[in-house]
Amino acid sequence: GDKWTYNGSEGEHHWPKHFPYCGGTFQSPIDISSGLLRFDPTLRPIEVQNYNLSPIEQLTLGNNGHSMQISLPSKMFISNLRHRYSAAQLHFHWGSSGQPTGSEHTVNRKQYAAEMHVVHYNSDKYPNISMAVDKSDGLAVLGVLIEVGEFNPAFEHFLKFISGIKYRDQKVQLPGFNIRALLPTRLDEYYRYDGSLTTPPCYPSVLWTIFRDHVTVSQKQFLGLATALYASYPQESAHTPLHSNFRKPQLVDSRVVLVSFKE
Ligand SMILES: NS(=O)(=O)c1c(F)c(F)c(S(=O)(=O)CCO)c(N[C@H]2CCc3ccccc32)c1F
Ligand SMILES: [Zn+2]
Repeated sequence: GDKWTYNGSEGEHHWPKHFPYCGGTFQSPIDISSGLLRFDPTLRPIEVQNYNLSPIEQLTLGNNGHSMQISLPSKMFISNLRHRYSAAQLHFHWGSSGQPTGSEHTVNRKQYAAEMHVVHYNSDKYPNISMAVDKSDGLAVLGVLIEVGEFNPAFEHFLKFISGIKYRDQKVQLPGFNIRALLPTRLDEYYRYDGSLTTPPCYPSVLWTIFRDHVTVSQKQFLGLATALYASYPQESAHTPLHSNFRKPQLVDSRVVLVSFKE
């Protein structure tokens, strides 16, 4: 079932009871610490294709009770990994109005205000993400760290619709826009490791790419993200605010974190 939360009696320490992989190995997120990093000269700049969507294209912005997500057309893909990874959706993890610390991955223990994940599946081998999600070579997720700072015009393409998805399972349509504009300028500098979904069922099926450069949103934009949504259904009397939807860093064990840059 979908009965899991980020705190309380169904919080992350309880996930393994219903979702055994959550208590397993190769879990995400992790703290990306300098001591673990190994430069890998074979790591090429990430190449994304068809990310510049026309406004005629309609996307679905939704509140699934755990995050805010945007559905993405499978014509968008990453072209220079071992297999073609086609886009499925993007979503966010964030802190709360008083706490601009809601990223899942941390860098030398620094937690950023929020984090965006662009989820892709191996479309060479699997027909859709549901068939790929539990396979070891199934998913590739691009992670973007988000700090509070300069206003980010690209985020307005969906933040201006956020009032339409206040409650769980609400969805609105939004015009396509250039998803590339949500990524940092440099796609050649990133961290790379093998990990998992950061939510139940926590399948160890994700090739993680976390860009070194962060993007910024304004304080007002961050508050919009952190305060607009509820995890509860509209008819429920107890309105449960949706915030601080991040899993804590997991054990790295014997994993190596590769980096595409030297210093
Ligand atoms: N941080 S993360 O990238 O590991 C990650 C999430 F954090 C997250 F919340 C979701 S979800 O679908 O919004 C809700 C729970 O699956 C997904 N959804 C993925 C995983 C399963 C699935 C199936 C169909 C479409 C999207 C997804 C996810 F991959
Ligand atoms: Zn995520």
